Amino acid sequence: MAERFGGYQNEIYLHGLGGTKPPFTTDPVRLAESAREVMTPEAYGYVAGGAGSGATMDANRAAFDRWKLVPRMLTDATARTTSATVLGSELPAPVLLAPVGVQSIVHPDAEPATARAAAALGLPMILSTAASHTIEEVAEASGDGPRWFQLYWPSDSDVTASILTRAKKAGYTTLVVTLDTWTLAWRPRDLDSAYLPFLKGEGLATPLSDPAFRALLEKAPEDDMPSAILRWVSLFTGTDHSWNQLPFLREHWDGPIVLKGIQHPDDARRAVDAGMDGIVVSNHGGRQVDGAIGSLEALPPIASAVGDRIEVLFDSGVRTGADILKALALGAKAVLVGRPWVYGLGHAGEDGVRHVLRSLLADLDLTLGLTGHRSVGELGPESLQRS
Ligand SMILES: Cc1cc2nc3c(=O)[nH]c(=O)nc-3n(C[C@H](O)[C@H](O)[C@H](O)COP(=O)(O)O)c2cc1C
Ligand SMILES: O=C(O)C(=O)c1ccccc1
Repeated sequence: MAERFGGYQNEIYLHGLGGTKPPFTTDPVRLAESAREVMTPEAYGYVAGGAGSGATMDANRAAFDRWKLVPRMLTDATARTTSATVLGSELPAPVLLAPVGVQSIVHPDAEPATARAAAALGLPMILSTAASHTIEEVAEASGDGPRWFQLYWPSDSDVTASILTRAKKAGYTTLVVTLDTWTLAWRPRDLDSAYLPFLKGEGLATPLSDPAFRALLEKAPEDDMPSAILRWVSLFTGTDHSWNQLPFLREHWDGPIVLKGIQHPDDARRAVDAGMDGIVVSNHGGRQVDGAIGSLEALPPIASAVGDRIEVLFDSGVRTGADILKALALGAKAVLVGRPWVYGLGHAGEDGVRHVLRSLLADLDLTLGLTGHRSVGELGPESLQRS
């Protein structure tokens, strides 16, 4: 690991001695508040909002609050490491950047900036199908950083195969297939501001540059953008797939395949039976089903249902180092983080993403050590108490 993450705290303190503050807050709650001031109201509403009443977003945080860490002493935790092996890749920490589409609504530098920040820390950025830059552009920005691709599974198989071929060719190794967003949920904030990024022409770089998609259009997108947008929306939304279609993805992808959006142990078992390599226990950050369980509540029963047959990743509501420890202790191999670094992108582009991630990793490293653990592999149910 090029960088000792806990050292980021010292770096900030030492700068503080000279009177220099960090570029913006290191506190996740204040980060969400301050992002409101640097983003347009529509973009902030889109990123920060959730489905319906927002109850699932609240449940995500409440689920973390119900578990507490139990620190252990005199464990010689000075020499410790946050490193982890996730689906065959050795990572400096069990943290990935969740797939987040349409980053151009947050900052003009968008996905390439995020890709550079992630690569500098050695963390995988999971590139969204709904990105504002093409697969090839973001791949180039990733340099030698790990490359994972997220698929929104279109209803047309030629388009799906073409996108997967492009992602493979661009060096993406791991495929994350999002299952919970086959249509967008009831999102009152966006409805009230008549804001859907796709309909504004955002997040279409991959389909608009895709030969199989272009072949479906009567006129080139350059000549009739509204029809191209509607055609993509009709391929992308409103079509749920079924378990028996998963072999199609296996035929078109060589590396590990991970299903994102699993909340029920029976679905986790089906993913194992279907020969998948991993799942992400996720409720999409509370953006899809209102009134759902907190995602962390879903983790223990799923972890015991699948055992070590496939890798279990987790997201929705992860904000602090302690949250990461809790998810790992309850059976996750790694976590995905969404909104926090998106707010960092809004604040300061690439530097902002890096500041948020370094803060989170420093917090993780320090909390790991202060609870008496020398590596993330030592975390288990005995590290926690439910209250
Ligand atoms: C603005 C925004 C856009 C998102 N876009 C995608 C996407 O394109 N694909 C996807 O699988 N998930 C998408 N997600 C969901 C995230 O991958 C992730 O599941 C969620 O943000 C995790 O919750 P958190 O924000 O509480 O960390 C998006 C989330 C946000 C906030
Ligand atoms: O908003 C989302 O949660 C999301 O997943 C998405 C869907 C389409 C385009 C951009 C983001």
